[in-house]
Amino acid sequence: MTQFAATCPHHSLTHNNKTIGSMCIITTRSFLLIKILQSHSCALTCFTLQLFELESCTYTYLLADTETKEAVLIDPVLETVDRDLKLIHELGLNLKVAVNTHCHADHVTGTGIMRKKVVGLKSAISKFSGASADIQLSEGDKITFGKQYLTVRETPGHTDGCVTLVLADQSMAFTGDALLIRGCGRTDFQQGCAKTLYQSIHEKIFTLPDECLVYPAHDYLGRTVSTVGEERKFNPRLTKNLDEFMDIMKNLNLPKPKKIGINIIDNTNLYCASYQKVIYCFFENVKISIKISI
Ligand SMILES: N[C@@H](CCC(=O)N[C@@H](CSS)C(=O)NCC(=O)O)C(=O)O
Repeated sequence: MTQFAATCPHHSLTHNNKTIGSMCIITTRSFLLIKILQSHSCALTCFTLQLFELESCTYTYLLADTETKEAVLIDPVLETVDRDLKLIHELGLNLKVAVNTHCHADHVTGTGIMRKKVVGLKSAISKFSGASADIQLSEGDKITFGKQYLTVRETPGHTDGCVTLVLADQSMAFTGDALLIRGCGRTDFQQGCAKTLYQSIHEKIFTLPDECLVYPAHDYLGRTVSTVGEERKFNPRLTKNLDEFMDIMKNLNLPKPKKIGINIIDNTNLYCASYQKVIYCFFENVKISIKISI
């Protein structure tokens, strides 16, 4: 356990000098996770794993209650369903809910196929998404796994059905495509509305504690996590007033979301995605960036 605690950067989350959670992101090997789950001396009540999908640069999050082993998966992607289910099996978890923060063009959700493969698994999405699921989510709903839960905050603007999922103790927020690290979801197609997005982020995300960790659905530059405080201070779009924000969003001129050109997967367990001239590698969940010429 000492070894684990030493590798866990968010083990003691405090807010106003009070410990606000025993959650942490584990950036270590899964055999260690299995050991943790099997250990009764483990002080953690819950853990979160951040998983990456190469082509669409999508993050999937696995959250589990260490005591009951009930788990929730956020934003599973079609291409990585088998990877995710294998991990869940290895960790001995009981996957209760697969939840989508939104439904959009860039990646295909894996929840439909997962429901067919996992007995009792329920899919969930906002009732404003236009998509069907076992659970239609609205503001304030709770997604429970063991003794833990996520609360739904509706954060439309990128799409009508975008939600942010906030852990019970407000130590983590899974912001989907509403708030990205130093950015935000584009608003130029599929129900996008810059004004709505601006209000959503300011009213529903920036009102969380500064220390609250921000975990987005995508990142294209290898960044993995931010905080509400950081984004409030440094987000180049959201620190502007509404008019300036709307102007920025109108002039983003982003290319259509594209799949990444080169994927490298070799037999040393390197999971790599290339973007422009930098390759971001995840070796057993440790992120490495390598500059390349292509
Ligand atoms: N820079 C990316 C752009 C991909 C993209 O459009 N991503 C979406 C989320 S998936 S629809 C988005 O909202 N991006 C906002 C942004 O500021 O990037 C690429 O070229 O692949």
